[in-house]
Amino acid sequence: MSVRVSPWQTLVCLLEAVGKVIGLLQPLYLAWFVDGAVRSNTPQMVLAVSAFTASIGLNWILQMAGTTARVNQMERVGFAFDKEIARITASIPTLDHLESPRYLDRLQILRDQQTALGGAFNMFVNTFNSLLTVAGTILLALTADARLLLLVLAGLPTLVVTRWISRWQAAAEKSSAEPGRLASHLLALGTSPTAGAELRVFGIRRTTRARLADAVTAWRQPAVLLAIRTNALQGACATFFFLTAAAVLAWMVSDALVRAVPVSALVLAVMLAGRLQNAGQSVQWAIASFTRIARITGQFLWLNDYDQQVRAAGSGVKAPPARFENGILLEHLTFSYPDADTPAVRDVNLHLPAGAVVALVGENGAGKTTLVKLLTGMYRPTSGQILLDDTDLAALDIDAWRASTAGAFQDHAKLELRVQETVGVGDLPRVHDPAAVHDALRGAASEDVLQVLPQGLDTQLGSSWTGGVDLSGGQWQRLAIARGMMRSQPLLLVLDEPTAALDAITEHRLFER
Ligand SMILES: Nc1ncnc2c1ncn2[C@@H]1O[C@H](COP(=O)(O)OP(=O)(O)OP(=O)(O)O)[C@@H](O)[C@H]1O
Repeated sequence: MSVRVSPWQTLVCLLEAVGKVIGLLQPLYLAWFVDGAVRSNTPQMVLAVSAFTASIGLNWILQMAGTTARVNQMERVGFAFDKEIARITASIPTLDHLESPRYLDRLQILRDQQTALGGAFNMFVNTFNSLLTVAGTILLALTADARLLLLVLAGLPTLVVTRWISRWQAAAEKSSAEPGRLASHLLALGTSPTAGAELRVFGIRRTTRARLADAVTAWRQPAVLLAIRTNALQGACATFFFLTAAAVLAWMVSDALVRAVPVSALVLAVMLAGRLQNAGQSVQWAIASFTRIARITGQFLWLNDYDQQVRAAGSGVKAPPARFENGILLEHLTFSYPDADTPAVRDVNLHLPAGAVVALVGENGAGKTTLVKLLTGMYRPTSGQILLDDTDLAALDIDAWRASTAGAFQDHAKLELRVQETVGVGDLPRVHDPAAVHDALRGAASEDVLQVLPQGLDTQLGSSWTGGVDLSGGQWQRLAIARGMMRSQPLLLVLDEPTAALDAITEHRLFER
């Protein structure tokens, strides 16, 4: 993704690694300097100081260029991933995934970690730099004094615990997902004016607040516990390393006192001991980063795969008929919601004749809305089929089929736009055509809604916007019905409880039309 976003910037990021390699040699220059001082070799001292100073300068320039490019790249890559996730989530052609807790939990994890995807390239460059530094430091240490190998070994427990920490991290992300969603839901509930009335009338504000607090605690607690356990373990590893380093250096100092080890080697060893500790932390950090990147990238790829699977499952390419000859036939149609024990629609056989108006009557929960969603391709049948004339709905290009349908839905959207657009989006090519919107309002027996709107079709809807007005539940529903009337000749027009919020006179007028 980084290369796709900006190949040049990606290349500049790698300059930092070159700077790291140059910086690696600094302890060596210092040891040369000390060696020159001990042997009163002025040219060697001057050369060592010059090399040291040049390496600091070069290292600084390369690191500055690399870091600046990396920070820019992090934002751009993060933004590219955000866009991609939004595109995939919004373009999955069916709706059933939005009702599956498993899907929603995974999406929550992805959202919680979304910024890390942008940082993935940053982590990758850091990891590369760290590993380079570690390899160089170990090489230098081994050539300086074999006893420094003990310090390398003392860093190994740090690597072992990193695997445990990564496993705990994955578990923490998983257990935070559902409480995280609950916290978002309760927060939205507590801050929406619609729910606000009920919270106040029923006196459940305090209870809701307490539940929100509980949900936030359950959401954040795994991360806090993880931080405590991680810090404790890392602290223990750092202490072990420190004690080993102290013992090795004491051993070398005692050798230096009897001149068994040159002072320059001791200086080099002291510097490398510090660097080895950083190296241990860097490797730990690199492993943790890689595991995290792999986990988050796995979630992203899962979302991508999910989208592909849904598309492949209903990847019909046929165009819908220009007009129906026979109509729509439901054959042994059964549908179960994700994770539901019993089907919402079971073995339905029904003929909807071409040109007919069919009213479906049934008690609450009978499956009417589910049937509407199946007919518009929002869900795919669990078994059975929907035949449009003789063509299975699954074989049709779903977008083309939806473009041939129209409807007003029971849970209609309150689109807070200008009235022209709120209704006009029912037929996108004519969204800015006032005559088409007036026709649709007439078809829905809803022209009189305009009379209460100060700027007619130009009125902004939604009281939370400057100059916006709010509507009654019935008025919102009438605009939703008008939206459903925008397409002049749909193959299928579904009206799901279109008059639920309408007064008796308006309901009568609508059915008359
Ligand atoms: N998202 C969902 N997840 C699981 N079950 C659902 C979901 N939506 C509806 N159901 C169940 O499916 C069944 C049919 O619901 P549906 O909304 O289709 O009924 P309906 O006939 O439209 O009811 P109503 O007249 O009350 O609007 C009900 O038992 C309901 O509990």
